[in-house]
Amino acid sequence: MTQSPKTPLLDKVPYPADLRKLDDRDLPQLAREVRDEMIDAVSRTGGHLGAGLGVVELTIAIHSVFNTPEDRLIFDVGHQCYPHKILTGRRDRIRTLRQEGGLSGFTRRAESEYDPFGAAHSSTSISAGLGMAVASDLDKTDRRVIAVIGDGALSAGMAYEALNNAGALDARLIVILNDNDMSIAPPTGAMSAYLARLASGRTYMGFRDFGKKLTAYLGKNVDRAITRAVEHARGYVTGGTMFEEMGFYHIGPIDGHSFEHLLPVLRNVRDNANGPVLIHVVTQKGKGYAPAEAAADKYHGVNKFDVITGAQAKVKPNAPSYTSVFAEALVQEAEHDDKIVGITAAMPNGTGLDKLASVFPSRCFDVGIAEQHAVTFAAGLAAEGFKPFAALYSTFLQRAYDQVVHDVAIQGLPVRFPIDRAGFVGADGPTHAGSFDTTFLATLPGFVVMAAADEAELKHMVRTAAAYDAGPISFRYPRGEGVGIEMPVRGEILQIGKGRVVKEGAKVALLSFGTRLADCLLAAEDLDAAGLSTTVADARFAKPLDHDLIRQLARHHEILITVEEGAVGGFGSQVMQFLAMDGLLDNGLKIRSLVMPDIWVEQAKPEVMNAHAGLDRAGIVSTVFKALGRPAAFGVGAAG
Ligand SMILES: Cc1ncc(C[n+]2csc(CCOP(=O)(O)OP(=O)(O)O)c2C)c(N)n1
Ligand SMILES: CC(=O)[C@@H](O)[C@H](O)COP(=O)(O)O
Ligand SMILES: [Mg+2]
Repeated sequence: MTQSPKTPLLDKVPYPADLRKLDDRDLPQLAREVRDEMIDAVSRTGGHLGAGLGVVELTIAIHSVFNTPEDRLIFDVGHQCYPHKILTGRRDRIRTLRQEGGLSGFTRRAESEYDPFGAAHSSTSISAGLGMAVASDLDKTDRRVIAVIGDGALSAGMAYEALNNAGALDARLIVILNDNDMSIAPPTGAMSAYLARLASGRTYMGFRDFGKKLTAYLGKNVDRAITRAVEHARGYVTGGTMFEEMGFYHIGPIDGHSFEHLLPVLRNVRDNANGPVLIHVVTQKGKGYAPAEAAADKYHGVNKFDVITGAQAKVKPNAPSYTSVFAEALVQEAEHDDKIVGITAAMPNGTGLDKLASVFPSRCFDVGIAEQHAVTFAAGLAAEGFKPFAALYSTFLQRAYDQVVHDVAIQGLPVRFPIDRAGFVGADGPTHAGSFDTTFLATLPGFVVMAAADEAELKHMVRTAAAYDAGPISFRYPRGEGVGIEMPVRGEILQIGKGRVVKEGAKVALLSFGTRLADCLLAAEDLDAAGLSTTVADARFAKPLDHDLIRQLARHHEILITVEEGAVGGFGSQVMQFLAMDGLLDNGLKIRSLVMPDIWVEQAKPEVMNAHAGLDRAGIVSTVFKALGRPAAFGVGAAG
């Protein structure tokens, strides 16, 4: 499909209010057109495809039955929200998805009144929805709140905290479980097995007898106490579902692609539910697009692709990805040490631990979307003498911070934290940027905090972490490919707390933590050419800091600049604090700290994609000239 698809019906329904005027019999055609539009758009932008394809009918049915945006619709994770965006006044911008100034790839409050809650990290929808449902009750409105959560997202503890509270509050909350039996990878855990039994064991209710059953339960004139007693008794006889035991009325499973199932159920719930309801819909991830349906990952996340063949644009890497370097190095170390085990939270492919699992299946654990559990599970393994590598994306590690502090750091347990997607991540935007890990780890007593400057350094850090048993240790590395540096056969064990000088100079010192080292070396060329002899050093450690190296740089240079892909409070702050405490600021040393700009932590601002936003060659050079009070015009070719 080279030109935009023909969508005569979709053209007439830019907003849900228009959609609600359609006859039910028009909805299957609308679904076909929404699918075509989404496939065409994502083929041009890349992004998340499979999940959205699986909820086209569900999204249409919800907007058809409920009075959105007055009724609140929350999508969990939000990666499946493209049909929702197409149907809520954003179709004209859908081809700006995940680009600077364009639509977010997830739901976002700042973007639309139809996005009552921002997402991107999973398993938040029921909690947020419950908050809104209680608000609606307190405000005495008859507003409905619908939370759509996937089976993968239901593996996170936060979802149970919310279900537990919702059942107790007897809140008017509608949870729609979108069960496609997929996470990013096939789902793991007992919950997914349970859902599979529910989806297979309980035959799809014919909506007729279901309608009778539902009205009997939900009918306004029926005393809920009696009904609940009856239901409870039925539960003893036929075994209520887990959700019913938690106080929800559990409806389903129903076919999430059938308007004959969806519409009467949603209308009945809309008109009669006065307590928490969970509607279990069964869908297919990638539905309606053969290449996605056939793919193992159901085209969860795709590059730009050819609509006809489904072939994705090959992004030809110049160097191995950091993820693959980590994975291969970990397998190599695991071959030398059978105490090494790997743990992922539903991201086996994204973290590269699928490689460890293929070689050592009994030593690799996918715990589901459960980062908090992953960290404390690793702590338990470490307590018994194993060497757990809990591989988590920086942004998702945020969810497990108390487990890092309370279960790992305070106990000094030697858990290893490979932190992938550290720093800028590009199109996923601020919700996925690895901004804070250095800040929240380098403040912890006893933690060793490293950052790889390139892929060779990453290999050294895997070896170093494997050998380090004195306490917790982390090493961060970015999304994407390395710099193509020559690789050692095996990593070396680094001396803990020691950095390295990579280039000697005399006036300006650039102290890099992580992969900005390459840009520091390029900036040094420009600065040398401008007569500003520049030293470049790789800190390697944010904790423990290399005090000797910092003293040497502070005493023998006029300017010291720290550079990192992280937020304020990280490496640069650690260095500043040391300089101040050591009295090294007294001799007029000019200090600058280059960090990720706040844009990455303020969801309200348009997302700046794929930019290093001042942490590049040009940004470093201009920072030096500003510090010297020299106008940039004197700057040499500071092109990136
Ligand atoms: C806290 C957190 N951990 C991991 C992820 C990465 N992630 C995004 S979508 C996804 C799978 C979600 O599965 P499910 O909820 O079933 O949705 P589906 O893609 O099947 O529609 C994961 C693990 C995330 N967004 N948030
Ligand atoms: C929606 C979600 O959270 C994941 O799909 C994430 O977008 C994956 O990120 P990477 O593409 O960096 O693996
Ligand atoms: Mg799923």
